Amino acid sequence: MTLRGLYAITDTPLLAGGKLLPYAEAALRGGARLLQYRDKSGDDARRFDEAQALAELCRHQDAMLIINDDLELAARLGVGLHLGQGDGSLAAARARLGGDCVLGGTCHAQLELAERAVAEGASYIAFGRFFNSNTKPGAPAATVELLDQARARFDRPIVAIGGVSLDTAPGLIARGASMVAVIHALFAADSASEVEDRARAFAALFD
Ligand SMILES: Cc1ncc(COP(=O)(O)OP(=O)(O)O)c(N)n1
Ligand SMILES: Cc1ncsc1CCOP(=O)(O)O
Ligand SMILES: [Mg+2]
Repeated sequence: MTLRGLYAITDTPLLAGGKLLPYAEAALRGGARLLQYRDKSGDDARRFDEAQALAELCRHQDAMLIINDDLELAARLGVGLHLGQGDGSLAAARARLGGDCVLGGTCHAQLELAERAVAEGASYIAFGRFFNSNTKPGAPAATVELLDQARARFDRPIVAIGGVSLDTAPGLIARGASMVAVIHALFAADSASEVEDRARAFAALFD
């Protein structure tokens, strides 16, 4: 699968009250290519059920589900995985999940972290936050100049995350982001149809 386009990331508090599946489905209908299940609760049974339902949605829309933080859950479902610094070894995850699965790594604003992620088998490298983030305001800040450097140095797809909106995404794409990862500007919406419209607008930025 080509790793380019909108990368939608779920947020459990934001999608509480029965919004997770309809809003995720709307994002996929609008054109999200990757969908990350990001749930920080320790409720393993609910997490499995929700991730399984999201995997099914992704299959129908020819998109890819990525699990955040949790190698075991990704392995159980046979889907992709995103790991941050402190979430475990990318090399171990690659060995466990096999060569075909999509594996992503957080590199904050450091090319050295990307160097290591690539060496350990990451399918994509993620930088950010690039702008003020509603979801993770304390994440380390990155500058757009970093994208120029990353693009020159790595042949892996680059994900830009953090405060990405329809206003800020074009600049990131112009500087070399292959994907934009979005939570708030996609899912903080009043209806599923609004999410679909926003996803379609993000996806169109890659045409
Ligand atoms: C695509 C993508 N990029 C970065 C992150 C952040 O991962 P991490 O630093 O581990 O922080 P949490 O998301 O786990 O809070 C991500 N999830 N996805
Ligand atoms: C998980 C994460 N890592 C860096 S910023 C961020 C949150 C992105 O969410 P938003 O799109 O709402 O800024
Ligand atoms: Mg993490």
